[in-house]
This record gives sequence, structure tokens and C-alpha cells, in this order.
Amino acid sequence: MKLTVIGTGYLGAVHAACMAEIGHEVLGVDIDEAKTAALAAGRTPFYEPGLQELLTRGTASGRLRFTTSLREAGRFGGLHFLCVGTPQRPDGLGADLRHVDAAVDGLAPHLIPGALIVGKSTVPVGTAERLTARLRAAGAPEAHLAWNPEFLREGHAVMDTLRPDRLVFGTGSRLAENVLREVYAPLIRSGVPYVATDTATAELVKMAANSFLATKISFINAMAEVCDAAGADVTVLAHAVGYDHRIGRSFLNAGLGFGGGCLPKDIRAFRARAAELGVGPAVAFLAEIDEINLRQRRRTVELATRLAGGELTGRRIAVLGAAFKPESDDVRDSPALAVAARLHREGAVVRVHDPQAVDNARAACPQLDYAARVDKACEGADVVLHLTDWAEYRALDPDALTPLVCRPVLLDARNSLDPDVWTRAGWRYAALGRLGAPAQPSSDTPAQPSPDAPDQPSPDAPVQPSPDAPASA
Ligand SMILES: NC(=O)c1ccc[n+]([C@@H]2O[C@H](COP(=O)([O-])OP(=O)(O)OC[C@H]3O[C@@H](n4cnc5c(N)ncnc54)[C@H](O)[C@@H]3O)[C@@H](O)[C@H]2O)c1
Ligand SMILES: O=c1ccn([C@@H]2O[C@H](COP(=O)(O)OP(=O)(O)O[C@H]3O[C@H](CO)[C@@H](O)[C@H](O)[C@H]3O)[C@@H](O)[C@H]2O)c(=O)[nH]1
Repeated sequence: MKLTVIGTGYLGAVHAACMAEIGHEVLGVDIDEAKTAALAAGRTPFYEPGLQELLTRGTASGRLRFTTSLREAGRFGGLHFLCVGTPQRPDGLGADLRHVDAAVDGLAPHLIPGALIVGKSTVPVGTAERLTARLRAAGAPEAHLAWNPEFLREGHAVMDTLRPDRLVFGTGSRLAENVLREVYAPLIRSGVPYVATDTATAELVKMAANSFLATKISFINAMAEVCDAAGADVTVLAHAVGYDHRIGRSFLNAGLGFGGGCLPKDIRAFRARAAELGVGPAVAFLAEIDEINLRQRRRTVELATRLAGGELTGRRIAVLGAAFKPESDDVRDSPALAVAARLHREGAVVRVHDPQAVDNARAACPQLDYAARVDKACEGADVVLHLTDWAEYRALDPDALTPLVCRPVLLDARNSLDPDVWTRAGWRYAALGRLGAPAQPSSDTPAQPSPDAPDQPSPDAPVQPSPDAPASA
């Protein structure tokens, strides 16, 4: 089939490349000329594992092209996927739909009769209905709108697109549903389930899914705070709770909390939309989810301050990680970068390392120092902070870092390094959610207290963060 993908950022570039990969003829469209030129030359403008190979194949085959012209897009065919950004509004209240509106307005005059626009961007419920009216007003009375929300995760975007857990088709007609079944036929044939519904339900499925994921993370982070107060270990708690198949172990990794271009802005936009619909109280709990999440950044800053001796001025802090998650170069609302910037504001000398995100981090936070290698970031450090759980950091040899740092003190704010390995190497190890807990086995075996684990927290266990942490990180 011939289709266009409008907006070729983290979502759209992957969607375009994957659609070409499964055999469609694809035209990607973006207003960003530099991004479009890179994609047209077969170069991915951001880091996403597996994308480069698909782009190379797609552009070489001629099935994947890119343009900045919405006119060309309108004439290209009758199917258009809308993948433009829907960021948080500057006033913090709801989603900014300017890009969605501009793309629809720009496309409308060029659409061929009967064209189908399929939204993939994450939008407030009711957007498809509003855009349908907008299309009519813009002179495209025969165009149709559907919503097909996207659930891919950055860092896994290619596999999530080619092998999604499910597809959701929100359509107003059997015709539109059939078009979507045809587009995704290779995936459906390979066993990917799909749910066909109306546009409002499809829009809400996306908001509900992200709200649930955010809730799961904040739930375990709330448990981490309780664990810290009680001398318990949140990693063991998550392991044990997660064995219950009704709960599941995934998204129970306690630590610095969630960030990125999706979960934080989506739960806020959902609250704003629910309030507009007169059902604000139904999702009022999302304000608490947000607050618990932001509190982890403050707790991390506070704990780092205490580990640095109670004073940050002049202290050297090595920060491992700037991206909001591993396997991504995205620093949008990155908890790691927020913590690094806060420590810098408080007077620390902060040097940041990230395997992929340094360029984006430097553009967002030029005031910080950056190092191309972990050992350079750690030179002379009073505290090393582990803030993004890249595999590279899990493979670090603490013995190799010990001679470089000023003091061997580690704050593992992602709970993914092995405390035994670091403490055996002479490091003081601290982590949110197991501040006072005795060492536990790190294997996947059912977590039993180790026979030789001390009954009481070790006397030099790191200090607890105070419950009312300072202002936001
Ligand atoms: N990033 C993800 O992992 C992901 C996953 C699922 C859903 N989403 C949703 O997808 C949407 C896009 O997110 P993203 O992360 O790709 O954002 P992004 O900022 O990386 O990409 C958006 C792109 O749209 C382009 N654009 C803006 N206005 C345009 C217009 N009028 N015409 C053509 N192009 C235009 C921008 O130049 C940019 O390249 C958002 O609604 C987001 O919530 C994102
Ligand atoms: O147990 C966990 C899992 C994740 N995170 C953090 O949560 C954030 C989001 O992670 P993840 O959901 O894996 O990344 P995204 O790429 O933002 O994907 C989310 O947002 C996308 C955009 O809406 C959706 O498509 C995906 O389904 C949804 O998982 C990151 O900062 C992670 O570090 C945790 O703190 N603990």
C-alpha cells in the first residue's frame, strides 16, 4: 500500500521505516529540514537500536522516501499516519495540540477524495472527533479519521512496532477498520492481536495504559520510601510481589522514577482532559503518582548531598547517565539530567557521562561538564551517581574505578548494580529503597535472607533521606 507518515521523530521515523520493512511504499513528512535530509540520506537522526538497518534497507529499496512537503504527501496516496508531537502545554495544563492541528490543516487541501488520516500521536480523548470537524471546515469533506495509538518504547521501538503486544484500531467505519487490517496484515498473520473499537475508546486506551505504567512505577517507589524507613529492601519486595501473576514483576524497578517524552506529560494531560469532562476526581490519584515520581528526584539529590558530607559546594560528583532511560539518546524530562542540574545549582562540580545522550544533554544543560568516558567522569569524584541503567554501567569494574575517585562512594539510584560487588571492592553503596537493608542475594532465585546476612543494618549503612526533602530537582 502507499502511505505517508507525518512527523518523523522518535515515533514517526520508526513507524515509517517499519511500514517500509513490511512491504509498503512510504513517504515520511516533517517540517524539520535537517531531520528530513538526514532520513532521506538513510541516516537516523537519533539513537534507536535497529533503526539504522531498516532505514538503510528502506531507502535503498526505494520504498522509503522523505519530504518536507505536505502537498506532495496529500497527492502521494489515500492513507496518512499522523505522528507529530503532542508535548505538554507551556502552562502545564493539558496537551499542546498545535502540531496536530497544523498538520491536519496543512494536509486537508491536498487530500484526495476518500483519504484516511490515522492518528498515532497520543492525544486527549475527543481529539479525533474534533479533527473530523476541522477537516470538514478545511475543505476536505470526504476525508475520514481514525485513531491507532502507538505503544512502542524507546530503545525497543523497532521490535515493539514489528511485534507489538496488540494493535488498537479506533475507527468510525468498517471501511477504515478494513484499511488498518490490510496495513498491518503481516503482523496480524503472525499472531499479533488487534482490538477494533471507536475512536474515543482507542484514544483512552493509550492514556489508560500510560497511566497504569506510571502508577506501577510510583507504587514501587512509594514502597521504596517505606522500605527506607523500615530498614527493608525494595528490590526483594518487588521480586516477591512480582511473582504473583496478577501483579507481575515488570515496571516494579524502584529508584529515580520515570521521565521521558511520554509518561510524565501524558498523566498530566489525562488529568486535564478528565477535568474538562467533569470527571477530574476519577483520576485525581494521578497527581499523587506525579508527586511520588518527582519526590524520587528530590530524595536522590538529598541522599547525594548527605553522601557528599552534607555540603555540595565544591564537591565533585560523577553522574553516570543523562538519557531518561537506557538504549535511548532522549533527554526529554530526564530524571538523570534533572538531578545533575540540581546538584550543579547547589554548588557541586558535576561531570556527566552517557553512552549516547551527551550531545542532547549538552544542548539541554550546557552548564554541566561532560566526559566521553566513565573513568574521566569519575576522576576525583567525591560521590558517583548511577542515574540511567545502561548495561555498560552494570558491567563496570569497581576495582578499576577506586584509584580514580577521591572517595569510593556510590549512589545507585536505579537499583541495578550489584551491591555485593561494589561493597567487596571497598565502596560505600547506597540505593533508594534499601538504605538500611542487609545485603540480599542478587540472583533470580527466590529471595531468602542470606544465612550470613547481618540481622541489623550495618553500622555504616548510608543515612536515610528525610521524609520532607527539599525543593524540586
Ligand atoms: N516517543 C515515543 O516513544 C512515543 C511512543 C508512543 C507514542 N508517542 C507519541 O507520538 C507523538 C510523537 O512523539 P515523538 O516522541 O515522536 O515526538 P518527536 O518530537 O520526536 O517527533 C515529532 C515530529 O513531528 C514533527 N512535526 C511537528 N509539526 C509538524 C507538522 N505540522 N508537519 C510535519 N511534521 C511536524 C517534528 O518536527 C518532529 O520531528 C506524541 O504524541 C507522543 O506522545 C511517542
Ligand atoms: O520499572 C520501571 C520501569 C521504567 N522506569 C522508568 O520509566 C520511564 C519510562 O520507561 P518506558 O516506559 O520503558 O519508556 P518509554 O519509551 O517512555 O515508553 C512509555 O511511553 C511510550 C510513549 O507513550 C509508550 O508507547 C510505552 O508503551 C511506554 O512504556 C523511564 O524513565 C524508565 O527509567 C522505572 O523507573 N521503573
